[in-house]
Amino acid sequence: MADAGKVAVVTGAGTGIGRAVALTLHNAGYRVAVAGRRKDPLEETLAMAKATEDTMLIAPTDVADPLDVRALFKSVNQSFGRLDVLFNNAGVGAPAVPMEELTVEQWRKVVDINLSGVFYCCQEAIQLMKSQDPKGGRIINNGSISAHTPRPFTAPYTATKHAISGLTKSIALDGREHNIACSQIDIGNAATEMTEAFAKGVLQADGQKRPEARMDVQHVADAVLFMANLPLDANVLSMTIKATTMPYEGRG
Ligand SMILES: NC(=O)c1ccc[n+]([C@@H]2O[C@H](COP(=O)([O-])OP(=O)(O)OC[C@H]3O[C@@H](n4cnc5c(N)ncnc54)[C@H](O)[C@@H]3O)[C@@H](O)[C@H]2O)c1
Repeated sequence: MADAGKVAVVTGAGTGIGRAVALTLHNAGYRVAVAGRRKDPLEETLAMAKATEDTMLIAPTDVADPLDVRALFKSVNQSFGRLDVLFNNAGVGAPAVPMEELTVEQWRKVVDINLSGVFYCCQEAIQLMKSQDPKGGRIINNGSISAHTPRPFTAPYTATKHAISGLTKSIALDGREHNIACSQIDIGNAATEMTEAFAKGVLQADGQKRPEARMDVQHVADAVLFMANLPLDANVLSMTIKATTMPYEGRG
């Protein structure tokens, strides 16, 4: 087992922002557990990082399953012996349909992954951070610009991202006495599979093509690294990073 380097868990680390953050943290010297539903993309992340099992742990995990999440943090503790940073990133977009047409299953899927999944990961991380020596750590939740400006056809997505703001504030408050910091990053339009699928869905739903301004995921990853490296007593609750022109500003 490697002895050096802070330890981070990144969920949804097989694609998009999660992968970029996992690679960036690893490159900065973190030992990183990459969690996500599918093993193959996680193995690709490990290969891209040129990591070994001493510095990167592949952890297939469904964040919507509390038992899976418990197993994830147990194996992080077994492999790396502590946890310094949790980046709660795994998430899904909403189906691009008017909310009155959403099925209960569609609603529940978004809530189970985007909100309950974050809750399960935070619970396990907090227990580990409270019990380790030295105690404490930082949780960074991936919110969204949707928590500030709603998008068309995103009711469940926007609802979960708003809820994450409340969860973040509660953990930040309750965590203080345990040296646990919690903050949120709200991202607007980075180029990933999720935004491609969303743009296609909205186009199909209302026929309107909107101008898109996209950020490189690396800029998001650099912002997350900055937050991860903040001292635990830094009183930073949230950061917003978005492209210079957002397609939906002024609509909501
Ligand atoms: N791309 C953007 O512009 C943007 C903007 C705001 C917020 N976000 C947030 O960033 C996060 C990452 O999204 P992305 O844009 O990189 O898209 P993405 O689709 O590439 O990444 C989402 C990842 O989460 C994983 N995932 C989904 N369900 C899961 C589950 N049940 N358990 C474990 N992993 C699961 C997926 O496999 C995927 O790897 C999401 O939370 C999203 O809401 C993205």
